[in-house]
Amino acid sequence: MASHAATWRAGAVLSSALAAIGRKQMRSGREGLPACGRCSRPFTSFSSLSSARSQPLKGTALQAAFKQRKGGWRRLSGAFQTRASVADADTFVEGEAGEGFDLPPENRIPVTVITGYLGSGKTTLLNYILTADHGKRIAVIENEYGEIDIDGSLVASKQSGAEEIILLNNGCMCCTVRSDLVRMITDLVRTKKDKFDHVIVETTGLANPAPIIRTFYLEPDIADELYIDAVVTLVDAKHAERHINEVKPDGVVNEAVEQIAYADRIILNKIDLVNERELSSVRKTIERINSMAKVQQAVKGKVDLDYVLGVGGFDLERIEEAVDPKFLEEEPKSSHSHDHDHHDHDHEHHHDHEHAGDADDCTKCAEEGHSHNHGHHDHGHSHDHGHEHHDHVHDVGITSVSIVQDGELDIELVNDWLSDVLSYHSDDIYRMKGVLAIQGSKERFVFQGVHDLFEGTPERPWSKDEKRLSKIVFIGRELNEESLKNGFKNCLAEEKVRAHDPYHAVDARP
Ligand SMILES: Nc1nc2c(ncn2[C@@H]2O[C@H](COP(=O)(O)OP(=O)(O)OP(=O)(O)O)[C@@H](O)[C@H]2O)c(=O)[nH]1
Repeated sequence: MASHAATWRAGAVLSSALAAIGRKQMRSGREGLPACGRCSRPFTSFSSLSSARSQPLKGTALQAAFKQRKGGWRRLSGAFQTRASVADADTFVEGEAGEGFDLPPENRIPVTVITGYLGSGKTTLLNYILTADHGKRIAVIENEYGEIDIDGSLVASKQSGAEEIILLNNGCMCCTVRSDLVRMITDLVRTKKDKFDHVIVETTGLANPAPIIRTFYLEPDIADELYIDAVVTLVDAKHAERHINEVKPDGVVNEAVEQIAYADRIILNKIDLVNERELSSVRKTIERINSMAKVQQAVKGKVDLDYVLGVGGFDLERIEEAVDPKFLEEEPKSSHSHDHDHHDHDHEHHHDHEHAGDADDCTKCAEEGHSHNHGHHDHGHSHDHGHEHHDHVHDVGITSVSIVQDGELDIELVNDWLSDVLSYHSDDIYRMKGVLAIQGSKERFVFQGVHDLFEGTPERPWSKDEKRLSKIVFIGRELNEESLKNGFKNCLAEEKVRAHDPYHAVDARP
């Protein structure tokens, strides 16, 4: 058995993949990119990818490899059987087909990203974690959006002995202060790495987690030192549906939906404020958006610490559950639109501390003279909302598609297919996770993707009596379930005769 980890080094292959993305970007301009709910600026741009071209790009390694159609297959074979990572030379150490590898030990520090809509209970959870008995030395990065005072819970966290608390309070982490985030994390690691063994990042309630997640994958200095252990999303059982159902202008993201879509773990919080019917409704809404994430109900964020710390990034168990055929039968996981019953309801919204939200906090918006109210609420007040009973069809947009495929897959066909899907639709595919049965491989291959970032590794050998099933889940915007299912099915090894041109056969869009 080979003991080395394969290292695939970025060269022409990577450049060509990036060039392809660049062409696509030039075609589409900046339209269609997720944008800040406040200043409407796209979060991601091709320049951020292309500027990383010469840098180690962990996530895009496999995607780039997918693009290497000529002679790339052998490399891919290696990549599929080894941990794929990219460095900055032009060599590839190929794995031996069908053999397992000792993966290098994970020396990086795990990061938990806590996200959730305004007031959903993020700080409450953070405080709960910091005061709990977990034996971890935690550094906290707290993004208070332009607030002068810090949550009372942070005072508690200081008392609890959080190793380091870094505040980013001059803008939103997902847009205006992302460079600050990078700098602060880099400094933290450089100066105090031996003082903590876990990092928790708390985002603002209006943060889109995507750019924050990308930061951990794309910034070489960070990706070498830290990895995302889990994205934990707090959902306010009482108010979440209202935010989720909010119709946004074109090109403006619905943060409440995005936060759920990116979650590995969801805490359905404040269940003390809802009845059974409301609880069941919000659970269904969550599952429609993200069928992969585990959901645990809570009051004041109190969940098992194992549920939020030490998750390990991949959550295979949940993938398996999410794509369980029986589970699939219960409820369609992909619907482009669905009916909501809105009922009369009044609610009270109480918070016990004050925030001084201000439109000027969004530096870019302020710079450009926008005047708007971006939803920062005054805590300490209560207000009632009355909603008339009405039915409407509302397109949540972000849904999940889960596919189970019996039989073994041909790696080349999978490569071609995923390459196409990601090349053309990575903006719309927020999350992708899967377990694949590859023909000729003794091991299950597991992977996950975040837009165009892709990571994969062999996991464990298939046991003798285990059925060779492949499972894949996509979460994204306007996914074409039928097309994805057909595309995946066409990757079966038995599909030896390609009755179509695989490069153009799959369209993930309607
Ligand atoms: N009733 C009830 N209140 C809760 C629960 N969890 C948190 N709260 C309260 O909800 C309010 C908001 O909680 P925070 O933890 O500040 O929420 P946050 O997500 O950090 O809020 P932002 O600062 O707006 O982003 C506080 O008053 C909490 O005490 C819960 O499970 N039930």
